[in-house]
Amino acid sequence: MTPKSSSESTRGLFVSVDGPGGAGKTTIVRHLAQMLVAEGHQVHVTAEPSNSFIGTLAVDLTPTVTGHALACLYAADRYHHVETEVKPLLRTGHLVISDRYVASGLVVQRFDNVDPEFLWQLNKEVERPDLTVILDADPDVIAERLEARGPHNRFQRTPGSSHKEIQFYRHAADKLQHTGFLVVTVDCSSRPPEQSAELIRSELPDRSNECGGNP
Ligand SMILES: Nc1ncnc2c1ncn2[C@@H]1O[C@H](COP(=O)(O)OP(=O)(O)O)[C@@H](O)[C@H]1O
Ligand SMILES: Cc1cn([C@H]2C[C@H](O)[C@@H](COP(=O)(O)OP(=O)(O)O)O2)c(=O)[nH]c1=O
Repeated sequence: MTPKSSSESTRGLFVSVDGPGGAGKTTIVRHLAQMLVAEGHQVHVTAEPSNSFIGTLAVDLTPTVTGHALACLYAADRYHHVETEVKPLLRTGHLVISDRYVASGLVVQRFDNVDPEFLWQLNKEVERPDLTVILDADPDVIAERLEARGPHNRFQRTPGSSHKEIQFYRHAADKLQHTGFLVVTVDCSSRPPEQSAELIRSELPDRSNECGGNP
């Protein structure tokens, strides 16, 4: 596929990576971005919660606010993140990779017993990524990794959280797939992070060749 000239209208590519705490999202996103930059693509790595005022507020309130209120806050951050950061970069032809996105919104607040259907209704209008990556793994492997790295939030301190979280992500992956998202599940129990990144690279829609690349 030939790259578009800069005068043509461009629309980049949006990839999200979600999965249980300690699965390797941040590590794999870093490898994926390095690989794509080396190929000559214009890559922008972002994350949720975003570093906007809403994202910072969500993080600050996570220890003390629960349930529906927190779900709304994370969803508000998501819609704002898309409008102010993701979409403008897609319009300039970037390949945008988000470390956590809608699947996290369908999963994490379930630890506060929020109904999955409520979470879906809250999140269903968000921009659909061109590829939604869900990291999956053996729960015991993830629990060990999480313990070695240390929990990042109160949800990860719940006993058996990795086992529950993996089930919630599998459910979220099915929901997203059934509603038309392009979902790829990557088992990262024994695969090194570089190989997980290569696998994701191989699943990117062909349009990735247009993100400033030199194929
Ligand atoms: N196969 C693997 N894939 C991804 N990360 C791994 C793997 N094996 C060990 N790790 C380690 O697991 C830890 C958690 O990774 P991190 O990227 O912080 O996870 P997350 O962002 O999903 O919470 C890191 O120390 C990382 O080096
Ligand atoms: C995107 C999102 C994040 N969160 C929370 C989970 C974490 O506390 C935090 C993200 O922290 P982060 O440091 O990314 O966790 P990890 O490295 O384990 O992936 O935001 C939600 O509760 N709901 C959401 O929708």
